[in-house]
Amino acid sequence: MEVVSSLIQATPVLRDLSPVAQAASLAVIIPVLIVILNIVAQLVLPQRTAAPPVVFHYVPIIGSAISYGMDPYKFFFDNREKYGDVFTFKLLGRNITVALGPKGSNLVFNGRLQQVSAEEAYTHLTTPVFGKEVVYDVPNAVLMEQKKLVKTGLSVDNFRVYVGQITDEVNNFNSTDPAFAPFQKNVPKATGTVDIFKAMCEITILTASRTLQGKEVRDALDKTFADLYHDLDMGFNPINFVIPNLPLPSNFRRDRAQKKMSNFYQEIIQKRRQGKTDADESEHDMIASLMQQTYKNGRPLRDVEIAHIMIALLMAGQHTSSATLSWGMLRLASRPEIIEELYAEQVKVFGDSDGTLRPLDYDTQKVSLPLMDCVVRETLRMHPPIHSIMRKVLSDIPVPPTLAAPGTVNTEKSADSTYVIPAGHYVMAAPGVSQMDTKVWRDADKFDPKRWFDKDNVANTSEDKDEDVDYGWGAIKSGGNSPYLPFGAGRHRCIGEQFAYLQLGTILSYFVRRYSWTLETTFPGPDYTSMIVLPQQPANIVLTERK
Ligand code: HEM
Repeated sequence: MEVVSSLIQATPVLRDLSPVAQAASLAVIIPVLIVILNIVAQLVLPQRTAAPPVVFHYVPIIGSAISYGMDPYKFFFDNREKYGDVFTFKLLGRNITVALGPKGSNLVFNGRLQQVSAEEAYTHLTTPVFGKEVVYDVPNAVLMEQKKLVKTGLSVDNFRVYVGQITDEVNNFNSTDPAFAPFQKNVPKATGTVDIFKAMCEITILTASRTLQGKEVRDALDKTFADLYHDLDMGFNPINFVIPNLPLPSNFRRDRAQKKMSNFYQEIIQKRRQGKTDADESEHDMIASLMQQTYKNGRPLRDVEIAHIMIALLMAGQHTSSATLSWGMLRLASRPEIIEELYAEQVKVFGDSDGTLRPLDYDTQKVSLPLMDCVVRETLRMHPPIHSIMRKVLSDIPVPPTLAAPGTVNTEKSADSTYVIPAGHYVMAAPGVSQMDTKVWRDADKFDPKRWFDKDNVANTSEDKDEDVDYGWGAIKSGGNSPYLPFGAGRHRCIGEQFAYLQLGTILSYFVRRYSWTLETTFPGPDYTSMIVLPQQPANIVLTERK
C-alpha cells in the first residue's frame, strides 16, 4: 500500500484526482506497468546462458497461455521457426520446455526416471478421476506392474471374442438410435445426415463397455452409469492440470461421481467373487482377467485397485478412440473414392460367391485388410488425439547438440550439451508436429492412406532401427528415432494400441459395409478446448445406405 500511495503522491496528475478516480486510474496503470516491465526484462536482462530460449510474451504469469491454448500446433510451428526444436514458454506461472522432432520426443519419452516424472505432471489431474492406488498415484514401478497386468487381459483370445461383440453393438446402435432413424425404415438406399462426433462418442463407450468393461457396465450404461461417466469426465479439465483442487462445482461433482463409480465397480467384483454372475458372460472382460492376477510378490489385486484401473482404462480409451473414429469418418467423407476401395477390400477378403459378406473376424482382419490399416494409421498421423505430452523435470537435463538450433552450442557447459533444462520445469513432447512436418512427409497435409504402402515416403518413420526395451510390461521399440508416435514411446507408451486398432477397424468396417458417405459441408477444423483434439461442431456427414 505504501508503494501505491507514494506513487500517487509522486504523480501530479493522480494526486489531484478524487479517491475513486485514483483507484480507477491505478487499475489501468498498474497492469500496463507490469506488461512494460515484463517486456523490458525479456529484451534487456541477459537470459541464463544455459537455459533454452523463452518465447516472448506480454503478460507475466499468463505467459503464452492464450496463443498455446487457442492453437497449440500453430504455436509449436511458429516458435520452432524462431527458436529451434527446444524452447520454453510460460503457462500460467509454469515453465514449459517444448522438445520437438523425433529427438525431442526421445528426450521426453525416454528420459531417465531420475530426470523426468509423469506422475508429478499428471497426478493432480488424473488421481481425482481414476481414484487412488493406481496409475500416477503409485510409484512408477507399481504402474509398470499394473500395465503388465492389464496387458495380460488384452489377449488375442479375448480380441477374437470382441470383434463380434463390437459389430453387434454398432449394429444395434444403428438400428435403434434416433440419429440413424432414416436407416431404420427399410427404405432402399436410404440417406440421412448424422452428427458423426456425437455418434462415435456413443459407439465408443458402448463397444468398450461391452468388451473390456464387461456386461454389468454395459447394462448400466442405459441407466445411471452414463451420468456418472459424464460428471467424472468433466473432471478432466485442463485447469486442474495447472491449478489443482480448485473449489469448482465441476470438481465437487467429479469427486462424488468417482466415489459412486468406484463403489459400483467394487460391487461388481464382490458379486463375481460370490459367484452371483454368469461366468460365461464375463470370462473375456478385463475385470475377470484382473481378478485372477497377482503382483510379482504374489499379492492379488485388491478390489479397489481393480475398480480404479477399470476407471482409468475407460477414460484412457474413450476420447482417444472416439476422436480418432470421428476424424477417420470425416477424412474418408472428404475422399469418398477411398470408401469404395475399402468396400472392395471387404468384398475381396470376406465376400461369398452369392454376394454376401461373411462376418468380420479378428485374425483375418488383422492381416488381410491393409488399406483399412493404412486409413487408421494415416488418421492418427494427421489427428493424433493428444497434442501435448508432459513430464515434470526432477533434475537438470542437458540437451544434446543435435537437438538445439544451429549455433547455440553452449561451450560454457560442455561440448556434449547445448541448453540445460532446469529442474522444476515441465518438458513437453508433441509428436503431432513431426507427424505433419513437410520435411518428413511428402504432401504432409494431404490425407493419403496409401502413402503407407510407399516405402520411400514412410521409410524414415520405421522404428526398426530403434533398440528394444522392456520396462516390465513387455518389450517395445524405444521409438527414439521415429517422427510417428501417436501412441507415445518409452515406459509410458500406450498399452491400448492393439485394442484401439481392433475397435476402430471393426467399427469403420461396419460403416464401410453398410454405407457410403460424404461431408455435409466443409471439412471441420480442430477444436483444442479440451485435452483431446476434437472436430469442431458441426461435424456432420451424409450417409447413404448401399442397399
Ligand atoms: C486411438 C487410440 C489411442 C491413442 C492415440 C492413445 C495414445 C496414448 C499416448 C500418446 C499415450 C502416452 C501418454 C504419455 O506418454 O504420457 C498413451 C498411454 C496409455 N494409454 Fe493410450 N491411446 C489410445 C487408446 C487407448 C486405449 C483404448 C486404452 C485402454 C484400453 C489406452 C490405455 C493407455 C494406458 C494404460 C497408457 C499408459 C499411461 C502411462 O504409462 O503413463 N489407450 N496412450
